[in-house]
Amino acid sequence: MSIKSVSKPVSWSIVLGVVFILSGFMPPGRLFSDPEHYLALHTALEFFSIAVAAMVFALGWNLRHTTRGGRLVWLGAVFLGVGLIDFAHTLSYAGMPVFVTPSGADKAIQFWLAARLLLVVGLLVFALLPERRWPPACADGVTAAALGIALLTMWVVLWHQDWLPVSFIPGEGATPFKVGAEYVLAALYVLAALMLWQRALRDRDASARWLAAAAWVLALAELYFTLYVDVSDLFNVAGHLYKFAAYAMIYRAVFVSGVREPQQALRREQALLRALIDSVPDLIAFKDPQGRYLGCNKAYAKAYGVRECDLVGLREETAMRAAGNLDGAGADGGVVSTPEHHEEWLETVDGGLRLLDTLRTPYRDENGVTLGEIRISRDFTERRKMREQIAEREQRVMLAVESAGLGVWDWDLRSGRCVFSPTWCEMIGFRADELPAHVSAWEERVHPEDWGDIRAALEPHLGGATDSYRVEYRIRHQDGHWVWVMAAGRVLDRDEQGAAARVVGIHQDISQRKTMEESLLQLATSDPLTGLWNRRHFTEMMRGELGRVRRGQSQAALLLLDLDHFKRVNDTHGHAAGDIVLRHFVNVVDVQLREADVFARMGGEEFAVLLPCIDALGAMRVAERLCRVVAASPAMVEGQPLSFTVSVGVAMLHEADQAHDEAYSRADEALYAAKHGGRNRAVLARERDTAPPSFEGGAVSVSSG
Ligand SMILES: Nc1nc2c(ncn2[C@@H]2O[C@H](COP(=O)(O)OP(=O)(O)OP(=O)(O)O)[C@@H](O)[C@H]2O)c(=O)[nH]1
Repeated sequence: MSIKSVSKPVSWSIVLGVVFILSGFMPPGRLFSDPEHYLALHTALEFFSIAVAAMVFALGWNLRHTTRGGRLVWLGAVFLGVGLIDFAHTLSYAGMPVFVTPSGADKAIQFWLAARLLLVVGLLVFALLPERRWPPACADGVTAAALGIALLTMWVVLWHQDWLPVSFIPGEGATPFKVGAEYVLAALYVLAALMLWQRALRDRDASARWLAAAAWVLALAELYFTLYVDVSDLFNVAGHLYKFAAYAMIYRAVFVSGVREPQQALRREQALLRALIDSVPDLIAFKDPQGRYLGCNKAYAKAYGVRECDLVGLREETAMRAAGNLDGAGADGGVVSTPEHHEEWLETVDGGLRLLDTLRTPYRDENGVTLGEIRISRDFTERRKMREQIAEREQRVMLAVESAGLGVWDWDLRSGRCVFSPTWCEMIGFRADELPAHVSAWEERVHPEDWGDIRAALEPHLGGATDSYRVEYRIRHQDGHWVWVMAAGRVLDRDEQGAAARVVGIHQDISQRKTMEESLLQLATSDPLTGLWNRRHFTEMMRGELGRVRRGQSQAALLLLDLDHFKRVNDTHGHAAGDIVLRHFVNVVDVQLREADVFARMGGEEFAVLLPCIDALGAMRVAERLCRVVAASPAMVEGQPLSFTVSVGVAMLHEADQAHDEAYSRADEALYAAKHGGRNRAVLARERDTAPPSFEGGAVSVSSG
């Protein structure tokens, strides 16, 4: 609402108020020598208000179906009644011909007061009415009531004037009843003006401001009518002129603010809409319910090589035929009842072929009546081309991946759907159609021990902490064996919250590599002759055990075993026999050890055993038992039993040991003592400043070292 529209009704109200005050100082002189000379002006002024009243009624009646209709119907009905009574007032004015009964001031005043009362009550109610549409019966009822009031007023004034108090006595002027009534009316108009003004402020409604100003001016008019002595004197004329001014304001309120301004707003909106649809690259056309063009945008006209004005009013086929564009012509049907989508080819005027994605959708009024159809076509030729190129590229990549022996998986995390490529399925012994396209097909085949590794790689990646996912694990083949695979993948889509929605990756069978790695590990950690752990691996195990001992978590012992006079075996029976004895020795000792014990060949005929969770006494018992069992278990060489013995050096791992070789040295010393003590015995390494006890044939002996 502009300042201008706010200030105009206010300015006019002030100007007319000031003029009213100033005119109060003027004597009530006569303007016309003969009252009949005033008739023409009076009739003209009254006819103006009657014409305005008729227009307000016509407007309200025609807009009764709109959302603002209720209030407008009310205003129209009120003005219908007021206009009819004012018409009777005009015909009854002093000097007018007989209108049923002779005309005269009293009769005219009765009509006047009735019309003014009806109008002010109508404006007061109008200021309070909510803005909503009325049911048709309500609109009809209010209009009929207003008509009834007007006719009733005429009936009373024309046929029963004697029922009414006298309002004017010629020569004396207005009666106290008339003056009092005018004061009451003036007060009511002031109240109406205030209420309308308040409503105008609340609704930011320019037309209500003009109505408020009109009510104010009508109040002033009523005050003029308290002052006149003669029906054609200055105050009477001024009162009528003020009424004229008030009706001009009503005209302004209802027609200029209520009709012209909304129309201007509508035109602005239309222009905006037009600019909008012309600026979009989509092809837009709209049709009436019979399928005839109502218009189209520039893109549509350009694509079909037509002008919008040539299309309007024509059906599609007729319009395109007329424009010589037969290819663009669709079937001449009506409009669609529900939105429809389809793809269509369009041969453009420059001979190019475009692929259109067309949406036809009906548009309806607020009552759901179809007003026509909007047709929006989007050119997606480029997008389709790009999609095809991407699909082709994807196919090529897939081919390359598959021919490299890599399986592909594509997992939708929201639905659990997981598509496995044929190679993926073949890797675990299935045909592509034998596995369900669901992630459970993968989950239920994963080795239970490998879930930890999979989660450790997958979860950070799904959470966005890593760029990709890569893990090696075992998966069960259809025939039951485990296949080692390397899986690598990456999140392709995330949802609005950033949660992974789709992950795609490859699967590679790495069983061969794993087997090779295992055998390499075997080679690196074991002794080829006996299959025992070798020195390097044993040293690693020693280090680990020493760590536990130093942390006070366990006690452990180291046994160093050396076959006695083994050189003689070799020299007497040959190297191969020596090997047989060595392997036999390993078998004999191995069965005597616990699963947690680590048995290794340190080189030549020297072996070592690491005994975790054991004290010195326990370790000596084991060592002594080994001596006894070995001595009692001859090897079979060339069909002959060959007895041999072993000497054992025993050392405990100490918390104070800085390195594993400290225990090793102590055990070696004890072994040396066992050899020097006569062999086939176990000797416990001497603790600091303590002579080590020695066992022989189950008896403890003291080593010489
Ligand atoms: N057959 C065979 N002999 C081996 C192997 N490794 C070492 N030897 C032999 O083991 C013998 C070790 O001899 P020595 O170190 O003199 O000790 P010993 O004869 O056992 O005497 P004591 O240890 O003092 O009881 C040597 O003859 C080595 O050749 C092997 O892998 N196979």
